[in-house]
Amino acid sequence: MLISEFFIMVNQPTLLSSQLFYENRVVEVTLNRVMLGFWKEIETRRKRSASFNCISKDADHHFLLVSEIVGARETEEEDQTNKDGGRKHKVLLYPYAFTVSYTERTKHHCWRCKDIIFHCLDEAQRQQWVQTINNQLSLLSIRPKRLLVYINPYSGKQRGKWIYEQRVAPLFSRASISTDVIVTESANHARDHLKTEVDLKQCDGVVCVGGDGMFSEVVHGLVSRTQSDSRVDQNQPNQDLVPCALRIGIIPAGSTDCICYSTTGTNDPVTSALHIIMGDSQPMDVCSVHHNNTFLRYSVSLLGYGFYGDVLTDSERKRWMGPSRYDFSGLKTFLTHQYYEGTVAFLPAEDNLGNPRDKIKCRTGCHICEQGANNAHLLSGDHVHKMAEENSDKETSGDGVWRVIRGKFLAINAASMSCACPRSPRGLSPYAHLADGTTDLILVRKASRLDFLRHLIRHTNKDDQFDMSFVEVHRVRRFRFVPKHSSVISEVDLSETSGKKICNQVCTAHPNDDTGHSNWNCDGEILPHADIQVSVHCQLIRLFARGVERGTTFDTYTCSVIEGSSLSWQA
Ligand SMILES: CCCCCCCCCCCCC/C=C/[C@@H](O)[C@H](COP(=O)(O)O)NC(C)=O
Ligand SMILES: Nc1ncnc2c1ncn2[C@@H]1O[C@H](COP(=O)(O)OP(=O)(O)O)[C@@H](O)[C@H]1O
Ligand SMILES: [Ca+2]
Repeated sequence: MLISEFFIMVNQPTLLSSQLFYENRVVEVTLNRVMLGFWKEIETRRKRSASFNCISKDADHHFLLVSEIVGARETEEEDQTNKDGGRKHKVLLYPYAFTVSYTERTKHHCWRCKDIIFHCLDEAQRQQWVQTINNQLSLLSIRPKRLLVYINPYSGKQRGKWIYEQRVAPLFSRASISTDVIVTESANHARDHLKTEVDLKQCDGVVCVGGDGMFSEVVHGLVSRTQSDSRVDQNQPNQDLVPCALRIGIIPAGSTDCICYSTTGTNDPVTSALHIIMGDSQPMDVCSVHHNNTFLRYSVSLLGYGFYGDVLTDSERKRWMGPSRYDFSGLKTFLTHQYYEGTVAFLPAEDNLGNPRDKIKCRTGCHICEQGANNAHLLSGDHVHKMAEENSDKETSGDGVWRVIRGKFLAINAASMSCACPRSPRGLSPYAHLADGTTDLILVRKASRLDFLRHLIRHTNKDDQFDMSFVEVHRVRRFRFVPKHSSVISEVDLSETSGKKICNQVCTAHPNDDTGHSNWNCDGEILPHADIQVSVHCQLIRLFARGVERGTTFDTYTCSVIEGSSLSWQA
């Protein structure tokens, strides 16, 4: 935080100010629109270590940002007991306690909910404090008040229900969030419920408790519902889709939890719950996958043919093994060492969106994602049409030149985000972006087992998995794959159709010839077709997350600024 921002913060008009008892001393506590702060020790002067992480470490002044407060509540009698004789005396003078819960950043992007207890002189003062703090929180319009929660009881190690009830629900209740909880009874229960039954106006967000498959169900439900409510046809591969109004929260309880890990930096249920409570918002790209102009599925993380498709196909038969099914099937697939022949055609992304090896990581407030949203706006149907009308003699389509690559591949992966997860902390494409409107297309050509093993191991350490002669990677907006013996891309036709250039692949089908095909792993679901067309839809959905924050915590850079200054708080 800049010192000027700190000045603005402390100079806000005061909403409430009292002398309250806190730990071993009486302090002046003040609330304004942006912070709850106290310093000016009235009685004891005792240096203490850091109390809250978003607060100065100096005993004289502490503050909590209102935006990081979870809620305030009156505290029960038993919470006030303490063994410190001197303190007990003070507690008797200030017997009415209330607790303010707030978020604290700990290691490795994990957040925790911490409590701070103040004591008041009388009941009226306590009620006034609790109400004023909670009223301020209710004015934060980005925070959800009503959530629809879907729990997959069979995700991961089958602990979704326990995780939600024990670790998440108590936090939602502290934040005065009301919930409608549905424990799913079968696959696609959540998807179909969202698609047809729910009154979306009755909630401020949807939460899924489970793995990437469960998140994918919620995405399908929400995106399809939004398109059908707006009469948009999902079967058109080049159709601009309507963004979803509701944000989605993920409470990780699955096997891979790649989407949660890549959007928060960790797979911790409490951290996710706190991001939901704070009302964070992280836009995300969604790929639509089509086969012969028929909509198949959406994908937000990995579309993998060859290695990852085969791992998934094999692991589905071993669901009983839980998350370790992926290790078992991974080893088996690696030993099989199958390669697949086919043709990939892709539309490269614009140069201003960087490239998959530029070492620019997608972090909170990412500029590449911002640029991606600008580009997407310029390329959107409406805008292109308007430009076409205004400049009918100029190049108006955003479509560039398609590239075509034929070959034998061990794997073809499209990573729309880094796909970082506990198994691969940097991810399949460490510099891919969450919301730039592109996907990183990774082509792993036929290579020796040893080379492929070296490539795979690099997903788990710091080495560059793309720095190998048989691997190439491209940042793309759209792509198509056609397996050999099924159909061939015989022509890339860049003709103008309704004001927009499209890539029209002319294919010749070879029916009933399935030999030598893998399956696509589409965010953990097996796709029935090998020949697919993929388009990235920039920022189609939003998550209750803020992306991975940069290394340092708020604490380390605020405290030094505040401690080194001689600021006083204008009450
Ligand atoms: C020999 C060493 C090999 C190590 C390779 C490690 C690479 C791990 C990269 C994992 C990439 C994850 C991308 C996310 C995929 C999920 O959508 C999907 C489904 O996850 P879910 O079961 O729903 O949690 N999981 C998998 C493994 O396909
Ligand atoms: N009640 C249920 N019974 C069986 N399958 C379900 C249920 N609810 C959701 N599913 C399906 O379970 C699959 C795996 O869920 P997911 O939450 O991703 O767990 P995991 O990470 O362990 O794979 C998803 O495809 C989802 O559609
Ligand atoms: Ca992306």
